[in-house]
Amino acid sequence: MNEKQMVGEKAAEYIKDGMVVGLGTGSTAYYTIKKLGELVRNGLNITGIPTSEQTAKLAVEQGITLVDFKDVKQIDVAIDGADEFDTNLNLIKGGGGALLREKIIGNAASTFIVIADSSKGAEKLGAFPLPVEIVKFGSEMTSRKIAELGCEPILRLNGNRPFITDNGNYILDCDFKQIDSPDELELQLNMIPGVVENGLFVNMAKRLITIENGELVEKTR
Ligand SMILES: O=C(CO)[C@H](O)[C@H](O)COP(=O)(O)O
Repeated sequence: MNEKQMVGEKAAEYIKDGMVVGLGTGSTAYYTIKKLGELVRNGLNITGIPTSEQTAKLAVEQGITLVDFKDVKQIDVAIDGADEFDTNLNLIKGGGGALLREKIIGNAASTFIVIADSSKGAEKLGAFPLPVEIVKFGSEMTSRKIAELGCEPILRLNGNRPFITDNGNYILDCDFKQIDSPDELELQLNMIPGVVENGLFVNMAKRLITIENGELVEKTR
């Protein structure tokens, strides 16, 4: 079993009957959703809220009932992957372009569980270029304003066209090299008009499931 499968399936153990579950996006969350599908087919009763169109499709294929977000008052647990995590369980997310919905759902959940293979750990965040979702209007100006914070934003492409998020926006990948104050940078970025959201998830993860020396490890905050 590969590391993504190990952590993804482990997270499914936290899901109990009757829960409303935030379903993450990416190749690690894939294994959680597959496992939850198996459990649902064996009688587990849950409803899911997907963080992307891609996840919605996978969840439906797996037989997981989805609920309309507008009808939801409480998300019990959200489970999602990460592109990087630090020792305080702060994250960089958005490698798959789903960061806005992931942040809304992760933030709304009573418990946000992060699942990440051993390659994702870092002393300080920043080796992974930070995804920032911006509106199309004025995108060049928004990009210049972001650059003033200390990076060279690169417009994410899908082939030779801009990548478009599920929300109809662009993504700028911003290589800050090393992020000393993720909480400050998160706020500074979101203060720039045109920025919709950025991929810094600060103080959100309650539990991390990862791998150390080939073994499952869990850390809580
Ligand atoms: O933030 C994400 C998508 O927007 C993913 O959780 C992140 O990119 C990790 O993906 P993977 O599990 O495929 O490594």
